Amino acid sequence: MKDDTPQRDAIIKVRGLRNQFGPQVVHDNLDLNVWRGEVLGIVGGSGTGKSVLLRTIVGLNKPAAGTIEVLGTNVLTAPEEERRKVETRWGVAFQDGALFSSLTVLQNVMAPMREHLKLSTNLMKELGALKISLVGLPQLACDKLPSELSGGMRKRAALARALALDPQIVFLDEPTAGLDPVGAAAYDDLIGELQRSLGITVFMVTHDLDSLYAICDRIAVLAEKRVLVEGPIETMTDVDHPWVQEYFTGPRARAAQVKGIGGA
Ligand SMILES: Nc1ncnc2c1ncn2[C@@H]1O[C@H](COP(=O)(O)OP(=O)(O)OP(=O)(O)O)[C@@H](O)[C@H]1O
Repeated sequence: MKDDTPQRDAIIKVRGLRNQFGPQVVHDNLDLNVWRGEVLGIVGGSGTGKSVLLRTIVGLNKPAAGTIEVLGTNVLTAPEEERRKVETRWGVAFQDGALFSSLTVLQNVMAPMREHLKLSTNLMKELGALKISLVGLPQLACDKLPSELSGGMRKRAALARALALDPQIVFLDEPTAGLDPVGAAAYDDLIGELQRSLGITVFMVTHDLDSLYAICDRIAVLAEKRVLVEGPIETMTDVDHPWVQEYFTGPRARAAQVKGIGGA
């Protein structure tokens, strides 16, 4: 892929990525740029490898080929210490929250701090409580176990944990899946607000057209084992590809567009 906007700072650069599980090739020669400070929405049909892409960038899946640079570090070849350092500069919130079930919300948020920072427990508690209020959870949520929270609260708790180390990049896998429309819109507002106030870059896998219209600066479409196209959402209707056409010009897209314009 040609970088047609070289003046922008790519906080994540993926080149020639190949992911394969046995005979199944999921990604082949996939390229992607994520610009610093943007909210990038990753979309594509079911099974096109959106989650695998996220998992590969954060090191949970080892690709068959390719390079991945995050904040200037080649995360696939960097020495352990350098890799760990760059890992502290991103946070991940998985679809189901993936919180430690036997730890309270506050303990969950403190877990990355315990692993990477040398701070007193009291300070970590204070910082943890701050992150918990930052994502709009009440302080009484601090002492609850994940099983004692609603689905929407669990997603916010997972986001608080993702923000634990003041990351520059947040990866979100299907953040609004399973939320009712009001909860999903509130979550979108929160992400937009955090992105604006903290200047973080957001890499978001989603099926949620409302989220795409409400908060994404750009969209990357996965199809045919690669990033078929990337660009602002308004440009998607011009893409001559059956899935992209159906997705971005269907009735749900039209409804989401109207809402997005109304909410902007
Ligand atoms: N660890 C694994 N072992 C084998 N196959 C895998 C593994 N992880 C993912 N796959 C396969 O890779 C393909 C892409 O999976 P992925 O979860 O990334 O899709 P997706 O685009 O996120 O789909 P959806 O929108 O349905 O969540 C699927 O066919 C899946 O079965």
